[in-house]
Amino acid sequence: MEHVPDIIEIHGLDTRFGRHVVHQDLNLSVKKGEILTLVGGSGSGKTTLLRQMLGLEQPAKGEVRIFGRSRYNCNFALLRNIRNRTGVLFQQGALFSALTVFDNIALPLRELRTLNEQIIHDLVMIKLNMVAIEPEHAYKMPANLSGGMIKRVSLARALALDPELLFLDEPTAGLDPELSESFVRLILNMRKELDLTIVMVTHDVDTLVSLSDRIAVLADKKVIATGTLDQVCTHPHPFVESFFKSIRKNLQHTDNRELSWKTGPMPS
Ligand SMILES: Nc1ncnc2c1ncn2[C@@H]1O[C@H](COP(=O)(O)OP(=O)(O)OP(=O)(O)O)[C@@H](O)[C@H]1O
Repeated sequence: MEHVPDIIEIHGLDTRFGRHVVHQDLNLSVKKGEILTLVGGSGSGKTTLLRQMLGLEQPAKGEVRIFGRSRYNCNFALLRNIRNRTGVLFQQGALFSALTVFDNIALPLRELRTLNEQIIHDLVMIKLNMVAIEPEHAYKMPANLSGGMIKRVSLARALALDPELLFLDEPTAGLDPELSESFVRLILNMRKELDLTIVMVTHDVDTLVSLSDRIAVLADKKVIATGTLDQVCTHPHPFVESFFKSIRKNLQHTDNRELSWKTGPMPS
């Protein structure tokens, strides 16, 4: 079987805020090319873990490795390299309200200080096209965009540097079911086109089911289960039982139907 490398490796991670212990001896790995979804109750430390993977927060103890490099023990050039290979879609989009759509997407490109304005213009337009935003919206301010458009523009900005690794924090939060579905389709297309590895946090079961290759469940300060939806949703833990309630019910129905078919009289 082909060996798929880990893009992210987390070992023995502890996180504390004062006396409040959020993570204790947490371990997790993310494989190249997969979509891994983090789920957990409110306050279980999903966003904090995401921020630690991004290098925005440092754990009290433990190792976070990205692209084979220690996240907290590398020089400036390596940090910049990791940052340029990583994109983030924050929960509320987090566009700069004083910048146009164009300038928001151009920002990470300009920060490289290696591209001229013509190239930046072309790259921004390509990204807008990728997320199905018409060029006429490029010079609008974020305040004049709909919720669905803000998500798309934020995704375009997250993809500006053609990252290999993308973090999605509640990508479909605040979208109605139709917009949410179309945003999920867009993420799946991007993943295929750009060969992305994705780490996502979501409370939305539909988004989780549509996107996840693997799921990691955070509870009791650690990752208590990882695996495919089928493997994880039957894990015996109160959080898993309540979060995956609807899916477990459906599975039970299917099992019962299969069972009655198997044990019942054969159709003549
Ligand atoms: N900077 C901070 N200072 C103090 N406590 C913090 C800080 N950041 C997070 N916490 C605490 O750490 C815990 C985990 O927070 P985090 O936001 O990571 O949880 P979460 O699983 O993402 O929750 P939710 O699903 O509600 O967004 C919470 O109890 C939170 O109050």
